[in-house]
Amino acid sequence: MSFDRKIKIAPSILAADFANFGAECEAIEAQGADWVHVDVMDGHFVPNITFGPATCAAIRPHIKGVMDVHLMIAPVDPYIEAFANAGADVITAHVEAGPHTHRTLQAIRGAGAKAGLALNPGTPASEVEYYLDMVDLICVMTVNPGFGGQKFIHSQIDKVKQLRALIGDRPIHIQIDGGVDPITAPLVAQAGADVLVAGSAVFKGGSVSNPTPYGDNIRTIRAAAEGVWA
Ligand SMILES: O=C(CO)[C@H](O)[C@H](O)COP(=O)(O)O
Repeated sequence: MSFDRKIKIAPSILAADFANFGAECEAIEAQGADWVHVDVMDGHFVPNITFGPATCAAIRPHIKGVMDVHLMIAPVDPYIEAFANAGADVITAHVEAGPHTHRTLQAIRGAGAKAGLALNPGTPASEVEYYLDMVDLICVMTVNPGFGGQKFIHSQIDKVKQLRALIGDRPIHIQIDGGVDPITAPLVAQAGADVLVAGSAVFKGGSVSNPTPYGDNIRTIRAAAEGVWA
């Protein structure tokens, strides 16, 4: 997985048909998704439960590109190896998930995955300062984690700008997660984000038997984000 700062659209399968994950992953990649974003929730760190490493391993053969696994779980360290073995290319843990973030990031890279660090909306950008040499991606939650389809929290745009300044020239992606659509995508791209997670806005109107809307939605979000760089 090489580093570049081009806009990447990462559909969240939280908005996909849960009975059909393999076909959904194939459909979104065929329709232009850059990464596939996989939301793991434990009913403890966040008030919702999705799935675990067995599901990630089952969908891995259906993803040609990057499998981007977002762990909304606490504790996180005991499960890192299982998600790496399931084929995750990127594993993102929350800075709020436990007291030993440094150890968590070491464990993720040690397991052979790229290391991501997610920040809840109430967590300041400065939290990442001492981890900048240990992360490949910083995920800015633009909703409170746990559910898709929530409203984008505009105060997070300033956090993205602060992170972009902190990161400087380091090869670290800034990912946005929550409420990304053609209206909010240019705001975060302008602020310095390059990986846009979108669930509802990608999957709306489509299905595995009618995947064209997925492609239309991805193209619309990408064009809106890239437009601010034109
Ligand atoms: O992590 C998440 C929620 O915790 C989801 O990835 C995120 O909310 C994306 O869904 P939507 O685009 O529908 O907001």
